[in-house]
Amino acid sequence: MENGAAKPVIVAIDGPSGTGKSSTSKAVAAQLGLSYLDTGAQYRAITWWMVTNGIDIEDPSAIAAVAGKPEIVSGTEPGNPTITVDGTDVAGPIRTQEVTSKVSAVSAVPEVRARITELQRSLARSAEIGIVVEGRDIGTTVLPDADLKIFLTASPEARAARRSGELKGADVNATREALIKRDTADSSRKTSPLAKAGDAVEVDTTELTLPQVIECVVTLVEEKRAGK
Ligand SMILES: Nc1ncnc2c1ncn2[C@@H]1O[C@H](COP(=O)(O)OP(=O)(O)O)[C@@H](O)[C@H]1O
Ligand SMILES: Nc1ccn([C@@H]2O[C@H](COP(=O)(O)OP(=O)(O)O)[C@@H](O)[C@H]2O)c(=O)n1
Repeated sequence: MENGAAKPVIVAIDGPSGTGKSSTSKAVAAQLGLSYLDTGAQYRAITWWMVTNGIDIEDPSAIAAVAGKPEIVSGTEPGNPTITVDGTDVAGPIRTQEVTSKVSAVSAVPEVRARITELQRSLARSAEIGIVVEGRDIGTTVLPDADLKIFLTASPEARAARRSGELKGADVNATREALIKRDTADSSRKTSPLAKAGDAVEVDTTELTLPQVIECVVTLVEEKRAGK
């Protein structure tokens, strides 16, 4: 880099649902002045568009045929991450039970992944100071040259308890089953499954508080930046 400007730092955070990826990534990015990208929100947004437009979710070729149609735009400010589809704010609608139950099928379609991966790489390239990108395949496929890769894990019980707490009184057992079903689908798909990159640092968050996880990741990023 010219004029002594630091090279942008790219951080990839992957892991199953409820391990703390979004909360940790947002806080780390805010603390270090980096951009933030929630790639799950992008897959949810394209799923919302498919559902809204009556595309048969059971038919991968129908999904593939229209994968290039919706224009998905992500705002990467950690204090205010936004997501629009064809100019419509979909931050609320992408979190419904219907979208959550269909997103794994849509995101398994290679044409969908190719489209969204391209968007993700372009956003990462344009981050001036750096970016924290969270998802399932960031360290393995989207940004294999990331400066730091973290893989968050937690027991299914801890993850279900966290998620059902968010869903205001949702049954913990039903939430646990739904999480396991989605993780199994995400881990077993052919194209770019949920997986830990060989060079990722694994952090088990089961017994850690959120501030402890944030501190751990901030320290790892700072060590990387210091060239340790
Ligand atoms: N270490 C932790 N301990 C307790 N609760 C946590 C922890 N990490 C995250 N949470 C809570 O669990 C829920 C899911 O976290 P989130 O960051 O959305 O996970 P993910 O993005 O991996 O699905 C949120 O309500 C969050 O506040
Ligand atoms: N990089 C990514 C991120 C999400 N996804 C898909 O998008 C879904 C929703 O991701 P999310 O991060 O919003 O899920 P939560 O764990 O926050 O519920 C996942 O279950 C995957 O099917 C993916 O395939 N690849």
